[in-house]
Amino acid sequence: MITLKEIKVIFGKGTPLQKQALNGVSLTIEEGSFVTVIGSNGAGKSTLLGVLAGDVLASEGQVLIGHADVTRKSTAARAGLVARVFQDPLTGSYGSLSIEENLALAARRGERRGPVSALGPQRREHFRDRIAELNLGLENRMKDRMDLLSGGQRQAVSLVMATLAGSEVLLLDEHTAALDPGMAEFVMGLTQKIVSERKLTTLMVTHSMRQALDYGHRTIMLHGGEIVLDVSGDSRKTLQVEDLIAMFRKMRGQTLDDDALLIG
Ligand SMILES: Nc1ncnc2c1ncn2[C@@H]1O[C@H](COP(=O)(O)OP(=O)(O)OP(=O)(O)O)[C@@H](O)[C@H]1O
Repeated sequence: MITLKEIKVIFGKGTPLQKQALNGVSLTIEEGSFVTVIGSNGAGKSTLLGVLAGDVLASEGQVLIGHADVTRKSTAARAGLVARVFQDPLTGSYGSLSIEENLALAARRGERRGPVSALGPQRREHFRDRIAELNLGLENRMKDRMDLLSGGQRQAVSLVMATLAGSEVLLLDEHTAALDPGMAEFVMGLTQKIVSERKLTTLMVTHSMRQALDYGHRTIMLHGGEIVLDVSGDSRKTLQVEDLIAMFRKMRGQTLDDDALLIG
């Protein structure tokens, strides 16, 4: 379970560039729940994920993961609890290392750094089996460098990497935005499978209203650093993409010129 209590984040405090990115966000997310997060540019979505991952420390408020108060804990100290997949397929894995080496590093997330144990046949086979489940044929390319993979293949491997250390929380930061529609759909299907099989508590930021409604159990909309919509259950089932777009319009007080992007 994730609990955010009255989270405020102020960047550049006391400077002319001071910006309040989150303005008293309170949120409880049940264990195993999959929440989609939408909001216009600058609404605070990435900051919210940052507060959970630890790369943004809250100026005020409290962050709990399970029963652990992680409010002041660094990203490294939370690494065993929280896994993250980024929009850019090049972020989050090492291009110059092989698929296998990347998986070995991901499996050690959250452990105290010590001597790296050799990749024995058993671990190799375990990693190979996990990659074979993707059905992309990558199990025959375990020694290929990550930077030889396509963006979609790399995001698929990143999702497997995110599950190897047994983290309870998965943060997806527009992880399909840079992919072509076919690959985006594939990666979303994979996301759904991994999240439900492993019962991960998941937050997915997306600019696609379609994705926001089609996946997960609950949708929240941020605007100006505040939660302005929080829907789940039957009221979410009846919600249409057009309804969300109308809410965006209302929030922004202007006509959207990128409806196609939002619907996609
Ligand atoms: N490190 C930072 N220093 C200063 N201001 C920041 C920093 N990070 C974010 N901001 C500001 O905080 C606000 C919220 O940013 P955030 O990246 O969380 O928005 P977002 O909803 O993820 O937007 P987008 O959809 O454009 O990615 C924005 O005004 C942004 O410019």
